[in-house]
Amino acid sequence: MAAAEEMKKKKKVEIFDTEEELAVSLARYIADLSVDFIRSRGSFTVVLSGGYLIHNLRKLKEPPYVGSLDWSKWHVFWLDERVVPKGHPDSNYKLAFDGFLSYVPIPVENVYAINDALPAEGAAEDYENCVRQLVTKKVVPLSTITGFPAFDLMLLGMGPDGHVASLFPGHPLLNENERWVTYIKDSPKPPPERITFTFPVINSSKYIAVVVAGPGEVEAVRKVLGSGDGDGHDSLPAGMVSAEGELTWFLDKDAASKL
Ligand SMILES: O=C1O[C@H](COP(=O)(O)O)[C@@H](O)[C@H](O)[C@H]1O
Repeated sequence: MAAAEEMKKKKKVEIFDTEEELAVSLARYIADLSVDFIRSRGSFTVVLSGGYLIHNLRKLKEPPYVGSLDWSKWHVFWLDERVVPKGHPDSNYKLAFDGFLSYVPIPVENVYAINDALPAEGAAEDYENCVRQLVTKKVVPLSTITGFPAFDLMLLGMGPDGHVASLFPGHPLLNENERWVTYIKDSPKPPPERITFTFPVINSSKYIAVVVAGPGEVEAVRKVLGSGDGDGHDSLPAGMVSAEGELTWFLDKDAASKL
């Protein structure tokens, strides 16, 4: 099968009438993957974004999931992080902790936050080393296709400019193809200093959910997922996302209104 067709087969777009329905379906999707991976491999590696994504995980904090998922087998990572102290309002760790992690019994030693005592370059290197150690311990497998780490599930948000993680339109970091984790000091969205997983790692994931709700990203959604007007697709970072297993876009009606 040609590469483009193979890609289409692995991409799904789900559109929900309301953001509430999106959140319900997203929780079921994550819960099903958690059960499957824990049954087959004994653990579940999940990569969180910052931003609005965390709000859309809210159903996992409620029954039936909060009491039934085997949270002890979860390993949690950050797709990108701002280089600020963990208690800072801009910290993606703080956002995830306050909005999700503090409600579910994931062992603290399975939550891999960045080292906030280091500057951007050192923090990226340190985070990459952390993932390398987990590869050695077989917590994170390597993709047999790319040789990059293959996380079970990455949960992505998307900004109005089409950025994902801390990978922004037109930035040279979009072309990084060796490092697992890199850093940026000139992020167009504040704060300027961040670390981020690179595209080879993102695209080696087994499953990716890109979650977008509300009207703010409607143009970027149209450019990445709309058909035929030739101005989008893989020119935006979100359009460069693919998964080794399956990529699913979770959209509400507002976000999908120009499709
Ligand atoms: O800066 C960031 O932005 C993106 C998108 O955020 P959203 O609030 O528009 O959903 C987020 O996914 C990323 O993790 C974050 O650092």
